[in-house]
Amino acid sequence: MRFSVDLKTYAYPDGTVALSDIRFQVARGEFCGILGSNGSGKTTLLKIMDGLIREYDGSVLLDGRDVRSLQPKDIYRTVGLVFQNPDDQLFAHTVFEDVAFGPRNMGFAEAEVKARVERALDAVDLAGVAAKQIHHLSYGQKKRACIAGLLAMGHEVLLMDEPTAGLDPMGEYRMMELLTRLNRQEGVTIVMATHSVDLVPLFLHRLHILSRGRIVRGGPPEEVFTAPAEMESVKLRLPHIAELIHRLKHEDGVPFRRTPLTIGEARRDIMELIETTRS
Ligand SMILES: Nc1ncnc2c1ncn2[C@@H]1O[C@H](COP(=O)(O)OP(=O)(O)OP(=O)(O)O)[C@@H](O)[C@H]1O
Repeated sequence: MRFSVDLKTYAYPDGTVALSDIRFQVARGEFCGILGSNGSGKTTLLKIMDGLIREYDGSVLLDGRDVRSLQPKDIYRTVGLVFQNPDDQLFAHTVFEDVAFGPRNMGFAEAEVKARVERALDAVDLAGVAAKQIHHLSYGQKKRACIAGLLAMGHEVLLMDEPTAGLDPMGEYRMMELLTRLNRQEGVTIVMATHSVDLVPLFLHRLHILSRGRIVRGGPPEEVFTAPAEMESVKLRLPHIAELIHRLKHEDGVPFRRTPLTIGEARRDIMELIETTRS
């Protein structure tokens, strides 16, 4: 599976130009992020990649085939979009029924449906709540139930719209760990829209920064997170720990060799500096 996005422009029917000059690729097995502030175009881009929006200038290829030439059912066998708000996605009475909907629709026998639902609920740590009513789930559980619904269909690619939005700090971390597990162990390719600058350097291989509908930078986190002023110009910021080290380096003259992006990296660099000062 490979996505090649080469989008010249997309405007909503009311004339709002949401995206322009977007070019990037997603290879099989990647876990990449579309990082952008509110209104930068993340949701629109994911909807285009999922074939929900089709009237644009340019092309989005899935394994070399234009997604607009594919039947929705062919796209949805490979690619699943997880909406930002789980209430836009979940619709059945119980968790089991909701997760079973996709595989049933794909024509699997009931025993296979049951096995798929159990595997998917297990993968998202919801095995104990299969019989529960959807509206009794917590927000975080609803988000995981949405992912289970797509896993049960066997998607190779998950497009995730703000998967950590609305979760508490531990919930955010657990969600990122879940996605990392799906990516590493199940081989699911993940494209995630987010503005969680503190989380992404810990988990993502590659980022594309989206600003006012354009991709302005792309690459591994250490290349994409640049100086604070550049991040502010795209209405984002450096991770807090990077901001601290950047200020110590540039405003207080502490000789850090680089700007670490995570607490683990910062800790190593601080210890290295202490050792150098001692010797
Ligand atoms: N149905 C619509 N009709 C007209 N304009 C729209 C529509 N949906 C989104 N837009 C506009 O398109 C632009 C991009 O919106 P989009 O929802 O893709 O951004 P986003 O990065 O996902 O934002 P957020 O982080 O707030 O969810 C915004 O200017 C928005 O107002």
